[in-house]
Amino acid sequence: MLDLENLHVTRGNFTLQANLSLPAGSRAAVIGPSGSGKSTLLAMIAGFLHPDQGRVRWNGEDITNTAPGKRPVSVLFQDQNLFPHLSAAQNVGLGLRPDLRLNHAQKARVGQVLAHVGLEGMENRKPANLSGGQQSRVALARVLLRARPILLLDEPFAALGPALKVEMLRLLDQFTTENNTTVLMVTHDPDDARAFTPSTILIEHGAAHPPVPTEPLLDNPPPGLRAYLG
Ligand SMILES: Nc1ncnc2c1ncn2[C@@H]1O[C@H](COP(=O)(O)OP(=O)(O)OP(=O)(O)O)[C@@H](O)[C@H]1O
Repeated sequence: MLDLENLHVTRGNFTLQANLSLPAGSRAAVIGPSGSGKSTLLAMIAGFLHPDQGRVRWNGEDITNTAPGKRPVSVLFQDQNLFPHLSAAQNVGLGLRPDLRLNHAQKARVGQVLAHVGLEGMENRKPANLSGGQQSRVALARVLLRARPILLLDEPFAALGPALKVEMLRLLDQFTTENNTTVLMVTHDPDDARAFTPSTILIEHGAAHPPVPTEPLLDNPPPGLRAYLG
């Protein structure tokens, strides 16, 4: 269980509160208007932002003061965070060891996960020599390899075409089901939420609300969400 207990954070004159729980292995969309605090919520779970008050717990353990790299969390952002001077395999290998001193078995795992996302034979290419969609696959391969219990996705596929996005979501679905990964996915696309995340955390008016079933929420959205969804 991921518990956000009475979290409160301030950024300039913006404040966000969150008091909610997400069962281990479940998935939730994070939906709300631009500037409502979606990335802020993820940053508190990932440990990039420290709350002014409240606790973050994972399976009962208090991780509020745990450094980002030591949390049971991996994050996939839209901008992919690939290092331009490193090959696809090296960018993925960073998910295992930041110093890239991989042993034979770890190198084999990198090759396997790259093949899994359809990049066999492209291991030695640098990001500049990969298409946008292939770069997304490299970034996805890196978070898959880390295989942390919590996966935070901040509009990871917003820049992809529809077919590629469907393919990425399929890979994520398969992987997170196999690994019982707990997933929070920021999305602006109601169709993604309907397809991938049975529950949704709505963020508005400075609060992240407890997850509710996605379909009824989107079928009958409250006024603020209705305006936002258009
Ligand atoms: N470093 C910062 N310093 C001050 N205010 C910030 C900072 N980062 C974000 N904010 C403010 O915090 C609020 C929430 O930002 P956040 O990025 O979490 O929103 P969001 O819902 O992810 O938005 P979007 O959908 O546009 O990406 C915004 O009002 C933003 O201006």
